[in-house]
Amino acid sequence: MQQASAPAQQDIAMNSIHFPVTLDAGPQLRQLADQQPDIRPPSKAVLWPVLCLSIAVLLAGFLLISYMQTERQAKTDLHNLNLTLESRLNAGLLQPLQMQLNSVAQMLDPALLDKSQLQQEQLRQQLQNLASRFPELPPLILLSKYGSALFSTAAGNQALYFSQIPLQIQQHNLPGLLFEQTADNQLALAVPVINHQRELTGWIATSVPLDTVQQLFAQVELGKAGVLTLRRIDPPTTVVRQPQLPGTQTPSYAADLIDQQLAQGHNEGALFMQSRVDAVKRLYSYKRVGAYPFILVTGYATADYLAEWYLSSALAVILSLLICALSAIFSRRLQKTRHKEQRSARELKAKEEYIRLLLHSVGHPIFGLNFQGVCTFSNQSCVRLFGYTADTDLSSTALDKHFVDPQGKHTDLITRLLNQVHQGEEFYCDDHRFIDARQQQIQIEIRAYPNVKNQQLIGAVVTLQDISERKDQEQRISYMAYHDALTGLPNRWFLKDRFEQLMADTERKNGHIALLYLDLDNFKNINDSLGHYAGDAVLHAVAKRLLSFKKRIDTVARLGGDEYLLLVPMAQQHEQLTQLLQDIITEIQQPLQLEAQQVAVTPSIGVAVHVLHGTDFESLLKAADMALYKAKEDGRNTYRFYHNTMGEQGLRRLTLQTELRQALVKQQLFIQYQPQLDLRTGRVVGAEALLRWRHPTEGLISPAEFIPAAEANGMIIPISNWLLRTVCQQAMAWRKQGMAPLVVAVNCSALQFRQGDLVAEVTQALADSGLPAHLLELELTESMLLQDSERVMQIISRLKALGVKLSIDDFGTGYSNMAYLKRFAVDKLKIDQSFVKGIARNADDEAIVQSIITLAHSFNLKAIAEGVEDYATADILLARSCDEVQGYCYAKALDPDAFLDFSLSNQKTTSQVVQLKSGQS
Ligand SMILES: Nc1nc2c(ncn2[C@@H]2O[C@H](COP(=O)(O)O[C@H]3[C@@H](O)[C@H](n4cnc5c(=O)[nH]c(N)nc54)O[C@@H]3COP(=O)(O)O)[C@@H](O)[C@H]2O)c(=O)[nH]1
Repeated sequence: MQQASAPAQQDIAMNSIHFPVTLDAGPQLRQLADQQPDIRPPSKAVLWPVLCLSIAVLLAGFLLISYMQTERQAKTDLHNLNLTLESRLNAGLLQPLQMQLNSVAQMLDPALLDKSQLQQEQLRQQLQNLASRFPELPPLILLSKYGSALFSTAAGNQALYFSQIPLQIQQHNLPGLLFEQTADNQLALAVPVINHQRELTGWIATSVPLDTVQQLFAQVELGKAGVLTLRRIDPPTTVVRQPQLPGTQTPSYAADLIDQQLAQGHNEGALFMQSRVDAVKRLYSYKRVGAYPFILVTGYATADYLAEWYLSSALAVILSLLICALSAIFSRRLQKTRHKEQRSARELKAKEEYIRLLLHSVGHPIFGLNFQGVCTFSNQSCVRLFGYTADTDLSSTALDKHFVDPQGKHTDLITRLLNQVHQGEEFYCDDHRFIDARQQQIQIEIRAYPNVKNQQLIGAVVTLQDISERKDQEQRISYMAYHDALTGLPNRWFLKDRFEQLMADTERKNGHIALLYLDLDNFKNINDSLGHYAGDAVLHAVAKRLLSFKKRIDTVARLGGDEYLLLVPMAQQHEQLTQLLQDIITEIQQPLQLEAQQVAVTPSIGVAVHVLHGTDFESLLKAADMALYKAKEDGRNTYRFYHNTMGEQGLRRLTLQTELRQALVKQQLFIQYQPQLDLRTGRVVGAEALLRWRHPTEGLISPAEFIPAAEANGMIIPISNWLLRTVCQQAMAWRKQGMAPLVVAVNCSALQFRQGDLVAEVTQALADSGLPAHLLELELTESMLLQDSERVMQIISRLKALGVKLSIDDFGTGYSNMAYLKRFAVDKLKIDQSFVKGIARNADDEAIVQSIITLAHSFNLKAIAEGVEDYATADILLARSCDEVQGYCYAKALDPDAFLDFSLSNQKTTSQVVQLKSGQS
């Protein structure tokens, strides 16, 4: 595997989040954060207003400049127009006229105009001649010195009046050119005729129509509201105006700004003014026409010459606004995008930080690999697991050396892992060991996932988990699942597996397998009397003894409690198997030394043989169980082979258990009462309640048969509770029917002590019936008192506190531990009928009965003998000071009514006997 030099940084994609991480991811993350879109200061946000302001300033500047240009252009245009028009009027009209008139005046003989010698015909002739020499000239008019018309070259005499002539005559200077505007819209000119003595002798005049000027002006384009005026300076009058004013008058007016300028010697110029004629605001340009008393005034209405400027300005403003709006939108979008980018950057940073934290806070070691097998990143747990210092760079470490197989051999695990991930598959392995840098070995689980970045497989993300503890646990669990915790022997499931293995084998060899079901006889008594610790020691010892047969037994298993299963392959003969069974019994029944105590246990064994008694494990086990039952039935400490009839017995037990559930509901259970009598008086002092089951098809079933079944399926608890309540109510009913108070005894089941709430049930039954507590007696067995002494002690104390009586049933059959007689303060010992029955014939039984009576009396208890079947026995018991008796000799168990009759008649008889006895005495 190639070991590359440490990559500065590699990308890792985890759950589609890509980020660069190395051994110490911090610097890379910081670097990454720096590479993120810069988060600009808020000044960027005002970019567009600045832009807009700039546009506004530029626009204003542009508009101002273009305004000034427009204005300048207008002025220039007006000025040029003035120049052109002035040239046309001056050089084109007035100057030629003046010159030609002057020529005529000079050529005219002034002597002819001398008044004294006025020679009219000659003058006319001369004037005609002169006029013909100047054909361009309009008709000429010769005026006298004082302005009166003398001759005209036009047809008919024409009169022209020059208002200034009188003024000229008064002046001593030689007069000059005169102008007069005529009523028929003519401009008349007059030049003086001077004689040789430099005296004024007359005037040569002509006139030109002003319409020509008007037409000239009309050709000039000055916009909608432009104006063109030819004005006379002195007096200030309008000569020609384009457009023409309504009417024909040529208004004279007071000097305006232009006249003021002229007065100041400015013969041309431009200025803004509001027209006094039409109130339009215009840019006016004026120019004096040569040296003549005329000025040309041209005016552009500002609205006209600025129209284009207005339009372009409006367009420019609209354009600017558009640009501003667009830039605002653009800027807003830009800002939004920037915000988004900033938020994304922040989120990215947060995610990276989160992932970094996650990566490092994950308990499991995680690292990345590229396809060269080089570690691209790792978390702190990983570095710790490898046993390196926190700053170790795993990218330069050969990882393969850390992985070995269960045998300690180095493997190509990393290569296999990468190959699988390269296929896009996940990799899993939990059978490898991991060796850290300190050579410590642990069992690991390794998982690898494809690391995808930008839809490209770039390597693997690998997780490691220390599973040493889990594997140990699994082994422990597996061991526990197949072994018995107490003895360490295989359990039922182990045995089953083993049986199936053996079965295949023996079938091939045409052999058999025997399944031995072993149960210790009366083991419960050991547990109850000596305690669980002793019970466990016995179970251990039995296991050990069974294992001593391991050469002859394939497997010894413990099923639970005091039950063992043994598998015996039967290549051997039947005799050998029976010998083995006998040997096991002999071995087990050897006395066991438990600390200071010696105990003896005996086994009962049921045997079933494959395939004779079952083809599979379960059916074989069932058969062995039935055989065991039979061995128990046949007196214990023996073995029995399964027989077909056993199946029927087992089935009956099962049927009983099932039907018992319905028996209580269907009222098939009932109670009989057996009288208990005071032996000395013969008086009925009590009754033992005995349960009966009238089966719908089978008739009466003995409690000796169904009570164990009821205990086996737990039905004994509801049945006992029902019985307790019924008995209490019955006792009260009897009292109402005239029966003297007596004690009713009820048998208690061990299960009531263990699982039920006996005290509560008794309390309730007494409360419901009203029976005084001292008239109820609970019959307990020795084994009950030996169970869990603390708990039993509590129950007994609470029962005693209620006031109920307690007796110990079947006394003498158990361990007859005298300590509990003292501890539990019972009231009565009930001598087991097995001793009572033999009392007349068997000295041992008589001795036992006597000891029990003596024991009872020494503890201040009463003794009652049960199973008294004849008077001889009763006599012996009386002689032995037994207090009470119960048995067929007096009465069997009776129905409630029969018991009432028996009791009432007994009351009567005994009271007579008492009376008799008292009479005798
Ligand atoms: N937990 C409970 N156990 C109960 C209850 N009812 C009965 N039992 C137990 O069932 C066993 C069999 O009882 P049963 O068939 O009723 O036999 C009792 C008597 O009928 C019988 N007895 C009485 N006198 C004589 C006699 O002179 N000879 C003779 N052969 N038998 C006689 O003895 C049984 C009473 O035994 P004990 O309880 O030990 O006093 C039996 O173990 C019952 O205890 C129940 O409600 N709950």
